[in-house]
Amino acid sequence: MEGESRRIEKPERIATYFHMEKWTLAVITVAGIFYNVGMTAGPWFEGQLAQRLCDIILGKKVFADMVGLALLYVAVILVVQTMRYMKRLFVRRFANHINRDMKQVLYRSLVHKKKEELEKESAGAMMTRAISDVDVCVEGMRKFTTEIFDTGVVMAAYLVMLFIYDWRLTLLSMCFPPAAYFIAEKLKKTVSRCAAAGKESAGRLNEATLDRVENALTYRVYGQDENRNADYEICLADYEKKAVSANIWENAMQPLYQIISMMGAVFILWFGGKNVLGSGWTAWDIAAFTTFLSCFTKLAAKSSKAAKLFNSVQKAQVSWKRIQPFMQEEEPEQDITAGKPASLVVSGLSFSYQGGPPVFQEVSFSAGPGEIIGVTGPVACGKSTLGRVFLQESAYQGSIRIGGRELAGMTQEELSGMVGYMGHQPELISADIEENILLGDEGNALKYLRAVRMEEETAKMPDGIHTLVGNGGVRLSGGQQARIALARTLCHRKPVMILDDPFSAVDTETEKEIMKNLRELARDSVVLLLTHRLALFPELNQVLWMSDGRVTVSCHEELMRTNADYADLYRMQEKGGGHHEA
Ligand SMILES: Nc1ncnc2c1ncn2[C@@H]1O[C@H](COP(=O)(O)OP(=O)(O)OP(=O)(O)O)[C@@H](O)[C@H]1O
Repeated sequence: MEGESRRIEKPERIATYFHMEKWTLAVITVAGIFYNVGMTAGPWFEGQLAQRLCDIILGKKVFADMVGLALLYVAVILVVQTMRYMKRLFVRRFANHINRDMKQVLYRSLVHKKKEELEKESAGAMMTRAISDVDVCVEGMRKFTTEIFDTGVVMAAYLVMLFIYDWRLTLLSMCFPPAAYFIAEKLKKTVSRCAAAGKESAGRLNEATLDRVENALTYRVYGQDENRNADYEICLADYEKKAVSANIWENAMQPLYQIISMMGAVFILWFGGKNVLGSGWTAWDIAAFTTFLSCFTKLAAKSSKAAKLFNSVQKAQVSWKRIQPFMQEEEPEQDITAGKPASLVVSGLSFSYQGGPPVFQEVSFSAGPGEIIGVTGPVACGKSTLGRVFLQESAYQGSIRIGGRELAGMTQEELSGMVGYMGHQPELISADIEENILLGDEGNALKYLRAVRMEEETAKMPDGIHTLVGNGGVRLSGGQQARIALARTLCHRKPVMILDDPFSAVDTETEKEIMKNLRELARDSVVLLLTHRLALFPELNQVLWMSDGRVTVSCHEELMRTNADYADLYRMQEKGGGHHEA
């Protein structure tokens, strides 16, 4: 089915893609052979028409004979061109399917890469390169498939015809196209080197453009505009130079190959003329001469195309080599909708970043579905780290069990069915509000917008829920972005939900209302609320106070009595009516 995502066995082999399109290739083969063998009809008819014209001038034939022949010529050409249309249609279809399949494999492989890996390899440049590499690679495959027939089969047919007319003259005149091949072959390395350099430079320019757009405000505020512009100009100049050079090598050589290939025509005029005059190797009439010359020019033109084909196949190989490491199918994602409500048991949990001191040690607590646990403490006490431990980005010591199963033993798919996460960054996708909430699932996005108190604001937007948020949510305020991210987390509920500072950009009143809705929507989940804002802590089931690597597990009332830092912080916020950090 068009647009359907299919899993591919051995996606790292180019032959796989040809094999998957075998039926399309079968149609291309039949249409290609008919079309290209049929192409020899052109020169033959041209020769016959020239001969007939001669005969009419000499009075041997009448005009009606010419009309009959011309009509037959038109009919044959019509059939041949229909075959051509069929072949082109199916070649395009073949290329579209492969392009879609390759990009899907690439996408599936890249989304499974760890965030740090993508950052290390510079995600922007890598994605740009990989996607344009797929395009180049498929274009090479398309040209290869087309030219096998349009060049290979047709050249063989023309060659057979030339040999039938005069094999000696054929050998003589056909010395030149191989010379064109030879030159093209010699230049292959230069063409691919320039193409690779052009692509690398395009990647760098893309990265610089992205950086310029994303950090424009920072550069302006810190007076770095001039510096950045100068750096950008360097990237631009480099790209211009390399793109021009890649283009010249790729396109400017074509006429040269053509001239070299055509040089055999001089021999045909001389020795072919002798054949017509009766003093050559074979006896020819006007029709034979015209057919031979026409066949030769077509063959020479085709052979220079074959030289170009080498270049595009070469370019495709360079691109394929680059994307091949990414062409791996990940294990199919199981359809894990939110797991069943489950209890959370954390015991003796400790964590330290590589080579660093422990961020927290020996944390133990447990909670059942419907419980909301507040996690707070002084600045940089490790709240976000505790939340991210649930994403298993790095190994932890101790135990985290959800529904009796240890988190560390879960596959990535099982983990995403068990833990929902809303981080500091809203990470909105470049789509509309509804898509950002549903992420391709069915559902009523409005319900969640209402839950995060954004329904009215959305209704006032130009396209309502279908308003595009722009790349990374740039068309929305920070608070709106955060609430959409929260709506998305609530829409995709999981047995354990980690919410890192979800109310940072809303006022206390709105916070209260969202909290009420959160309680209702997440009644089957254990929610970890990581925040500096303590206004709602009295109504939470438990509170974790993190300070200096130690974690106190308690509740609001108890902490108010026993922990002076917590009590001071809470009272200060209560007095201020807002939030103050410790
Ligand atoms: N990727 C990392 N690698 C090494 N150390 C890190 C990393 N991320 C955070 N830290 C350190 O871990 C400690 C806890 O940071 P974390 O962000 O978890 O605190 P937080 O309480 O969420 O901060 P905030 O008060 O700003 O919300 C800090 O000392 C921080 O420097």
